[in-house]
Amino acid sequence: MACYTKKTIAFLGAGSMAEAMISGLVKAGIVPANQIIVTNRSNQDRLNELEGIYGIRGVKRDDLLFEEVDVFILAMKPKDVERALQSIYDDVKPDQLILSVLAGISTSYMEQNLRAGQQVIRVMPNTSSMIGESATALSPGKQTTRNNVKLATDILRCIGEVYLINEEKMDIFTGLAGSGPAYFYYLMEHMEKEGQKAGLDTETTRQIIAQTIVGAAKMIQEQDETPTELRENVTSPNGTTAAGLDALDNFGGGEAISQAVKHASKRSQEISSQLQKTLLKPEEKKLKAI
Ligand SMILES: NC(=O)C1=CN([C@@H]2O[C@H](COP(=O)(O)OP(=O)(O)OC[C@H]3O[C@@H](n4cnc5c(N)ncnc54)[C@H](O)[C@@H]3O)[C@@H](O)[C@H]2O)C=CC1
Ligand SMILES: O=C(O)[C@@H]1CCC=N1
Repeated sequence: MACYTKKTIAFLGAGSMAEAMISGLVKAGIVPANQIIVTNRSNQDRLNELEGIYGIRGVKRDDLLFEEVDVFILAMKPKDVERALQSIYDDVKPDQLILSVLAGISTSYMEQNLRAGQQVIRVMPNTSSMIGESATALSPGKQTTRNNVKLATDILRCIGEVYLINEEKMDIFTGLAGSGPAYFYYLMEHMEKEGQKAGLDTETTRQIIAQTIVGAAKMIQEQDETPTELRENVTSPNGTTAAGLDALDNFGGGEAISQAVKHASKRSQEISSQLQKTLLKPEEKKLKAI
């Protein structure tokens, strides 16, 4: 797929997720780099750093020209979203598309905090966006046109695979894929320690483990077998793998993995419900404004 758009994209938030997406988009050559803008609350050094690495435009919040932007990508922490939405309320037009990558922030929360008719899409990427290998979910808001869903899909395809899902599945997607890379890094940290203890040097151990994970992932993508079948193919009776898997079972490895996904997903739900509680009703908003 050709990775190209004429649109101007502005990131509000300049942290690790924004950087991962910027890196992936720039590498894919989606737009001339100067059509990617990034802004944050106040850290000019960070904007300069991103400008230096990716050739994009780091712009102070007050200097952001809203009218030149086609697609905004919200990339602040969920706790900062209310203030962020307040700060763009007057400047953003309902037909300008807003993507949010924030965990737990629903499209209805964004719609209720922005002008009537605002086009919003909730997105859950992961940090493998950095190299164009994200698994990214997308759920459009009520007012969002098909054209804008297509636009968002086209942009997000430049940083990996895209899945259009019902918003009610966003929490589990977050537990699996948004947080997922961290589980594999955690696994790698533990495997790496054992390699080192046995006398392998760190770099070699790291590459061995990475290649093992890449190979296993590609087997799933390129062969028809299920994870269970593939696992069984590795496991000789009374062999080394059986010994390893027994230890995983005895130490609660399978259950620990299930719980990690469940807890991450539950946390995404909690963030949603906590914020929904603080949402002011329209009449309360008016009173606050007076
Ligand atoms: N890090 C990850 O792997 C993933 C993160 N996300 C979501 O991405 C969001 C950002 O996460 P990180 O990049 O890890 O956080 P971070 O803490 O590294 O970056 C947050 C950025 O937002 C900026 N910011 C805060 N308030 C702002 C405002 N009102 N206007 C403009 N910028 C503002 C901060 O200055 C900072 O640059 C979170 O909501 C998270 O749920 C989603 C998927 C994966
Ligand atoms: O830890 C978090 O809350 C974010 C969302 C998904 C991955 N990182």
